[in-house]
Amino acid sequence: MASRLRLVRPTAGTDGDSAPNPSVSSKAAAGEREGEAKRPEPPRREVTDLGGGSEVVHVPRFVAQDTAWEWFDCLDKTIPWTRPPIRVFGRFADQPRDMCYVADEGLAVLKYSGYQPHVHSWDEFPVLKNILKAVHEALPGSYFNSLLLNRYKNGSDYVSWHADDEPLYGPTPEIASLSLGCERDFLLRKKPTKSQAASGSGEAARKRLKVAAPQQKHYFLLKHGSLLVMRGYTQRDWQHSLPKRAKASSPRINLTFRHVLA
Ligand SMILES: O=C(O)CCC(=O)C(=O)O
Ligand SMILES: [Fe+2]
Repeated sequence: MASRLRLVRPTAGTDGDSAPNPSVSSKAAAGEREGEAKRPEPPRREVTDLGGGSEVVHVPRFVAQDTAWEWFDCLDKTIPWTRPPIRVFGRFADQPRDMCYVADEGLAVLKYSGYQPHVHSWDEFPVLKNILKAVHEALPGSYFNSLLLNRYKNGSDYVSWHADDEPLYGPTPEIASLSLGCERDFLLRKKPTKSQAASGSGEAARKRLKVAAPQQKHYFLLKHGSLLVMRGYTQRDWQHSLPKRAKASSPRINLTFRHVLA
């Protein structure tokens, strides 16, 4: 299905795509024309209305490339990455990516796929405080108190179809996802309705479903330094995944900022 894309450009006649977030650019645009201060332009945002109160905001150039590489190198070296065993279809197997969890003290406990990650403090990783500040500034009104970090060593690491619909995030969580390093595909698909799920899971059932209701899908290319925000009912009504990609030969680090309800 074609995405219903709305391009939001802050200023007519400018190429927002070449203007990274000035608040996080290491080379802040110094441009001043004869005493007249040049207003920094916010980076281009693509808003995709998924329908039914779900929305995705994609900021392809959220942060300047050099700053994004500094963040990547620092996180790659300093984060205590682990690859825990998780439960998939009743069996335990290593999660197909490295992870780490950082959160405010005293929040409800995160548990997924039978695994409860150790909670690290923001104070252990000063760079994360800077990144969090930049994300908060880009998304006025947002408040993130926890962060799940993922590291994909190459294209054989992945995240399978899921929704971040744990009750601790509430019914309409905002999740902001920063991508650093190797670019990867990110897919969204509509969750099957109860009647679709009840019609079976075999090949014949899949073929029947395709005829009856082609599944809505959206695709995003998550580049180095980009930010993708899922909002509204996206976790209730949609699933997302980052599939294996043979051509992805270098590592990618992903930071998903979330708000755990009190
Ligand atoms: O790596 C990504 O872009 C997505 C990660 C994700 O969906 C998650 O951590 O829940
Ligand atoms: Fe997710």
